[in-house]
Amino acid sequence: MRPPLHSYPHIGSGKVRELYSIDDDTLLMVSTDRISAYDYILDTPIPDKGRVLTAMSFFWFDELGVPNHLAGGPEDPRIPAEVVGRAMVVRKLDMVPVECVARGYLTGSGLIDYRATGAVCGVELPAGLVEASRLPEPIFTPATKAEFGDHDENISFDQTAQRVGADVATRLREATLDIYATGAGVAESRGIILADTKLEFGFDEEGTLVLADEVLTPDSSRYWDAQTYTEGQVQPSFDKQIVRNWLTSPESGWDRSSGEQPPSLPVDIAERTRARYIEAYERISGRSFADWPKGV
Ligand SMILES: N#Cc1c(N)ncnc1-c1cnn(Cc2cccc(F)c2)c1
Repeated sequence: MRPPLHSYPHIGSGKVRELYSIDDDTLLMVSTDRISAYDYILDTPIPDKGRVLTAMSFFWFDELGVPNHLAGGPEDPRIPAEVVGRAMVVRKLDMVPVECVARGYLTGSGLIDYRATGAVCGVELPAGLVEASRLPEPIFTPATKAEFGDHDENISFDQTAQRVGADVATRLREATLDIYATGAGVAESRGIILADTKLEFGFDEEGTLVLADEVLTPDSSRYWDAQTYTEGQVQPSFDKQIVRNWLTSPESGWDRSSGEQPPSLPVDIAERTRARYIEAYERISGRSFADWPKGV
């Protein structure tokens, strides 16, 4: 008999995820079907988004083979029935207070930093790079963890070392770039570009540096379709472009500059977005989403 979700104290909320305490050593991380766009959490859920992104994290934890915080499988008996398939039982860690970002391409805040300084997080880059340029080699671009609703702030390696120590900063950079390289290589072989990703780490009770949080999901990474990749322009998001295009089309009646909450999504936009998440998972993992557990 699975415990009810309400039997676990709720201890944290992210934009699209919830965190509960199972016991002193274990947490339950639940992914919802919420989707964010243009810094808003939309009021229309994307059916199965939480399950797809949970399946992706389980795939990557398995594929990467590095120490991680998983404490159970997708159907662990501690997972309440209503969230089976979109929850992970994880070990409680002493989390490192740094967002560990790897970038293989120049976009977003990295491009803003580059245009202002010629560098990203203090990492000097060649002149002449533009939106979506592939970098000569992937770079480690850490950031501070922003409060709910704020954007993370890019910091340099030295600032990271001041926060966590030079040895840990070095280990974070190495682990982040290694994981990115593996993820980008697998994605590339499936015709998908992993432009960048954000990882989180923590220390377990033995002092081992452990990969935590979600891993290489479309919520923690930028995924682009390699077939449409074109340097010099903003790339369509593999998973969210359908939503973004509808919201910025006359059909939605929404004005992005208005500061107003976006309107509800039409059913077909939500359904097509669900299909994109499933396509990303199945292409990258080589697994069928139909085989993934589902709660009640
Ligand atoms: N992963 C992990 C983790 C761990 N293994 N041990 C201790 N703390 C965390 C932890 C703390 N905050 N978050 C982010 C977060 C916030 C809100 C909802 C979420 F699902 C996730 C993760």
